[in-house]
Amino acid sequence: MGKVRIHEIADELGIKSKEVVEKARELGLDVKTASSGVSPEDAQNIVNFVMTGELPASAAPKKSPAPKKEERKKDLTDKKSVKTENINRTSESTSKAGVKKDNDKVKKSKPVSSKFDKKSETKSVNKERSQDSKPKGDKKSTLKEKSSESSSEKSEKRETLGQASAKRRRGIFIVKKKRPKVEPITEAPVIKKSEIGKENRVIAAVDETIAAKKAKKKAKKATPAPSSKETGVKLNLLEDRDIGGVSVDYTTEEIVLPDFSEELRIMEEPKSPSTLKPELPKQKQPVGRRGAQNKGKRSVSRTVPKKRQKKVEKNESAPSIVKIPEDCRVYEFAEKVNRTTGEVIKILFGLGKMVTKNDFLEKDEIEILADEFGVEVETINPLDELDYVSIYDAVEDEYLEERPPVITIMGHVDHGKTSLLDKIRESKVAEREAGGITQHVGAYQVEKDGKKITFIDTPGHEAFTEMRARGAQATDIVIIVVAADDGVKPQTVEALNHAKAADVPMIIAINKIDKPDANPDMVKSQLAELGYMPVDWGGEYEFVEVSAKSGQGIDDLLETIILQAEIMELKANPNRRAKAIVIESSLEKGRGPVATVILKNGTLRVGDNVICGRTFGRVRTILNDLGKQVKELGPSDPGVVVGLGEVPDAGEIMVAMDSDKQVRELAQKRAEYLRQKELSKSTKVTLDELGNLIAEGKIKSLPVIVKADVQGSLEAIKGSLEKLKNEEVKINIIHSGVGGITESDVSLANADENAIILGFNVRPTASIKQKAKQQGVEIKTYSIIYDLIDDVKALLSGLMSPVISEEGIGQAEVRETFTVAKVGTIAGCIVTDGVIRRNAKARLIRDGVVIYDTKISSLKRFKDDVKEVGKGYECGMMLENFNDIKVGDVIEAYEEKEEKATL
Ligand SMILES: Nc1nc2c(ncn2[C@@H]2O[C@H](COP(=O)(O)OP(=O)(O)OP(=O)(O)O)[C@@H](O)[C@H]2O)c(=O)[nH]1
Repeated sequence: MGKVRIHEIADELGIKSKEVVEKARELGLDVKTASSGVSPEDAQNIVNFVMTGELPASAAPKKSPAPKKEERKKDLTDKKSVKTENINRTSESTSKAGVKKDNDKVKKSKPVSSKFDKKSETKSVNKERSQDSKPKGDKKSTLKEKSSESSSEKSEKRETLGQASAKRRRGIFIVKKKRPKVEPITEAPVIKKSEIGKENRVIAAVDETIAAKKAKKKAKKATPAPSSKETGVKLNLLEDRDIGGVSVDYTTEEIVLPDFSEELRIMEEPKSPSTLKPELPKQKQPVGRRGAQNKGKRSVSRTVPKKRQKKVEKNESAPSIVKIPEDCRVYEFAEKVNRTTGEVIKILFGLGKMVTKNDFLEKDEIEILADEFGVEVETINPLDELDYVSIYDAVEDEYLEERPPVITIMGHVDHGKTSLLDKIRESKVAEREAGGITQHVGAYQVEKDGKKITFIDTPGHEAFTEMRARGAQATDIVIIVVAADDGVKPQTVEALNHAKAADVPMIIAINKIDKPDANPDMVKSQLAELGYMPVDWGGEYEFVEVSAKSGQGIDDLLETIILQAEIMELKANPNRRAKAIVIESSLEKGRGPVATVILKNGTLRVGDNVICGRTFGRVRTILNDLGKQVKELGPSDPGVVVGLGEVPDAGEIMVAMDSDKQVRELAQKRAEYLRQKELSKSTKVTLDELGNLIAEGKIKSLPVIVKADVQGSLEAIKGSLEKLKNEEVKINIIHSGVGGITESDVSLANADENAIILGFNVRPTASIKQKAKQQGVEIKTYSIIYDLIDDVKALLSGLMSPVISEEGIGQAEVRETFTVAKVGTIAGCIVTDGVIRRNAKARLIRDGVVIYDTKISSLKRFKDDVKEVGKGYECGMMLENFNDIKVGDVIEAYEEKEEKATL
């Protein structure tokens, strides 16, 4: 029996391949991508699982029995309500969009994946260990209980997903488009990770792919014979299953909506699956792979409109299964499916996507297009082939040794993070900081009882949220610092949330206990209220009382860290090439790009060839945390690496490889790929967005260029700026980078009207200042993040539409009315308050209710036209387009004022 591919199952189920991959993994199947194959039995199990949420082991029969008649009826009655809603949808694109939206909804409501569950289970083991480090006997049973609990939770979640999936499939009768009969073409060989195994094969893989691409281009016109493997088995996984009225007909162009009354009749006279199945008229062929099995009988339907027939003929040579990179460009897609770029763009336009031929397509778009063109598409991630981290991770470590824990200190501003770390390593970092705030992530190592501990000092200001999140990622244990005299603050909660989200064990350090007003119990109770119960109160969190000033409790804290680390059994293999995480990077005078890293595995040596994201280099110098040159770094060691070609992004993984050629080629390919992708994204505008812009009259955004001294600050500023927006105005970061303000930055700003340059801890040189002045480009520099953000806020406020406020200027009471033929009603009034002005806006109020909103068209004193009449005077008034004025009405005059809006 042949294998069934994941994307084929996804196709049958009408969900995304990714979801099927997830489900398959939950079932314990070894599938990696949409192209992975499973046995037909497993395929059936996956379908059952997705549809019903039932695990195959318990649901031993391979085909789940059809639901009982009554159940079906009930289902259908429920569905009827959905029908009314759906019935209005007539256009194909609308229906598609609808289906897509539904997909999104299901995606959103999807329960946490089992992978995550597993992760949290394992982590909970660690936590569990840390909590009751005393009664070890109970641990196992508690864990068992926990895992059984979570597995029952999981099955509940699965059910929900199953139901959701089933629901989504119900209620819509889809009649897909007629597909042209198409021939498959030779596929580009895909490099499987398992085949590669070692990092030194990466380049080979990349080269092969490129060679294959070229070969494919050549082969394209030749249209080679179809491969029997691909045209093989048709999936009939759903043929005997009630999917609530979803029936697929590939022969016509319409989308028909559900007719449940018809369905009910069918239910009353149950048919065997085989009699239900031939809803596809015999003469009409399903397309692509579906059609391939009935190749001999192929014919074009006569009912297909003429225009369509032409299209079918035209696409005789279209491939049936096309392997397409996840981020394929419009023209590349068109080439691959033998269409013109115009056709592709037209379809996307119809879906509300404005793209150019060079734009990359999203995975969803590829799926929709494939559907439209009647081709089976398998998306592959080109970065998989360039993913040096996965290739590194694929090699199993055999000789693992204990490694030091990596600790991140988090907490509210001024609660003493830097002082604490300082005390621990007996240096004075805090004194060197601008504005008293820690702005860079540093990493240091200390030794306690012969055991090393690595610390990452993550700053506490709100603007560093991103950096902190990253810190947590590189971290084994988080220390949350809370000042005993200040208690829990917003950033304490944020820090707790970050640590929790990263599933990292936490230790709470109650700092400043030397202070007279220190109240550790207050901190404990505040945290207990938030769900972080101290161990000595019967909870699971270690609280240690410390003073960064006197040093009290520091030993306790270090011991607690070491204990926690021991429980976690942190291990690494020092006998292989290095893998490290970049926690900070910058451009230094005389040194070039430098990266502060923490080794995750292996040993990094001077002379190693390393790749790091899109940059690479040969390690020229390694400095340890004390700034001393060292020859190598081992697992969990922090250090500064000099020798990279460019400043890497913080959070990027650095991996050492065998040769300079390897890292160079790989990095260049990655850089080119990512650059193209970025370029493409910046040009993408959806029709919706365009509509909004048109409605507003003009595009309102503040273009900025951000330059900062280090990557961490840059990320923090970018993060904060992106948050500064409302419906009207937004920040458009047209360029950002680490390093000084350059001439090209000024030119770039000059090219864009209103663009400004924001510099953080960087200053322009005199010549650049002059150039900026000549071109009218504003450069603003800062050394405190708050100031930068505040200034930008003010700028944005100036750009926003003014707020229109109303100000009443006067009121008059109607005492008499005169109706003049061909003129209208004149109101004889007395001004009771303020003034009444001619042409002022006015509303007529009767019994306290606004009857009409208009303006004063005529204002007279006796027979003369006047501009305004003051309080206590009589006047004659006419209202524009309103004559139904009655004695006793009140006319209120007002003015509208424009005010600058603020964020
Ligand atoms: N009395 C007393 N003062 C402390 C203690 N720890 C820190 N401080 C003081 O609290 C202030 C803030 O300390 P920092 O270490 O800069 O705090 P931080 O949390 O690193 O602050 P940011 O870097 O701004 O986020 C400094 O004036 C310290 O001297 C302590 O244990 N006792």
